[in-house]
Amino acid sequence: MKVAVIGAAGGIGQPLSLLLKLSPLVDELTMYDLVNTPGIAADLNHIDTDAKVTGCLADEGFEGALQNADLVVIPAGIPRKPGMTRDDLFAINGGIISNIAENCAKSCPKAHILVISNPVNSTVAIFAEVFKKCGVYDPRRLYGVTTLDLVRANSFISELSGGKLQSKDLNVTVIGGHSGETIVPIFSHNSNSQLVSFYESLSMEQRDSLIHRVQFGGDEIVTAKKGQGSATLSMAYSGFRLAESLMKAIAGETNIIESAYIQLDQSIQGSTEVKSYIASKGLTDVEYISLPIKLGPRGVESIEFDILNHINENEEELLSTCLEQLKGNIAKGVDFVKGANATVQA
Ligand SMILES: NC(=O)C1=CN([C@@H]2O[C@H](COP(=O)(O)OP(=O)(O)OC[C@H]3O[C@@H](n4cnc5c(N)ncnc54)[C@H](O)[C@@H]3O)[C@@H](O)[C@H]2O)C=CC1
Ligand SMILES: O=C([O-])CC(=O)C(=O)O
Repeated sequence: MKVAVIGAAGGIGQPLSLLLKLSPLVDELTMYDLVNTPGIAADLNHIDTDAKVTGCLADEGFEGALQNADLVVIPAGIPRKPGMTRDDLFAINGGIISNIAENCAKSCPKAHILVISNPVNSTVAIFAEVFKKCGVYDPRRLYGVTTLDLVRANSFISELSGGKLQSKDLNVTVIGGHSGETIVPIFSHNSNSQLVSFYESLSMEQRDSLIHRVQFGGDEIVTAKKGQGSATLSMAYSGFRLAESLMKAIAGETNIIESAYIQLDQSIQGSTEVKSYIASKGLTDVEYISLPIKLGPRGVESIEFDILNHINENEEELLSTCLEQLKGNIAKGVDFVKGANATVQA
């Protein structure tokens, strides 16, 4: 298994690369960035695990980093500062993602691509559009990483319960997108009945504040870091969680369910049902959404959409707001590439 991390010298890239170096599932790890990767790779290679780490710099080109990669994880780009929204990162990170996508299309068109760079609601659409132009797009292998939202939901409800609910027993479903009101945690339905009873025991104010904390958890970190970036360690943990599950699925392990922001393409089982649900809310053109997905050797096998049949009235309202916003975020990503025909070589 060869994994390439693009943006590997950054706040997320370094701890994510450390976790990948520790994984017995990884044979080869390439770290690509504009700066510093040879030194960081040399450092990681002193760890006595078998993955071989290589550091690549931008002036050498992408080819060595990307060729034969099975997985490409992308935390390249700028993070937020206090007062910024994720969408404020669009112009800079959109260009970075589009360039990385062009290079992936040339060097590793069959790799599974995990996009971390914000705004995820739009950068995934940008990546997909570039791949479509290059004629190499397979929606089953493109994932926007939204795992941090459910990791936060688990942590925050555990904290609120005073430890009565232990994080290790929790797997809250979070659907929608990855910014503010597009993040929709579903606490009212879960296989863990203790979690649901605890949630039901909360007052309306407590429920609203818990949901708000999950939706705006990223801001907590941006504020706490006082201009020095956004979540990095919790993100590296979350990105590794999705990457590890995917590597297990590629290796043939079955029944692996994670959540990710994916395209509702007909090649993915369950897409039609989700589209019908969205249409029933009077919306069209919401082509991407984060939902629980079943992973297999070829990537996304099916969408576990049953959760949509169990959400309560309040969650339905939150989801309607989310879908309205997602529609705009997606269109912005698609337009970014469609308006830049000349720069993308098929
Ligand atoms: N999906 C999610 O849940 C989350 C996403 N993020 C996003 O991840 C991104 C990275 O965040 P951090 O690691 O904290 O930022 P950072 O600034 O610490 O690291 C970014 C790295 O990307 C590199 N880079 C910039 N342009 C590049 C290019 N064209 N090719 C290769 N590398 C390039 C930089 O040199 C830097 O090392 C941000 O956009 C941030 O908003 C952050 C947290 C959670
Ligand atoms: O808030 C940010 O900008 C980084 C991020 O996506 C998160 O922490 O969820």
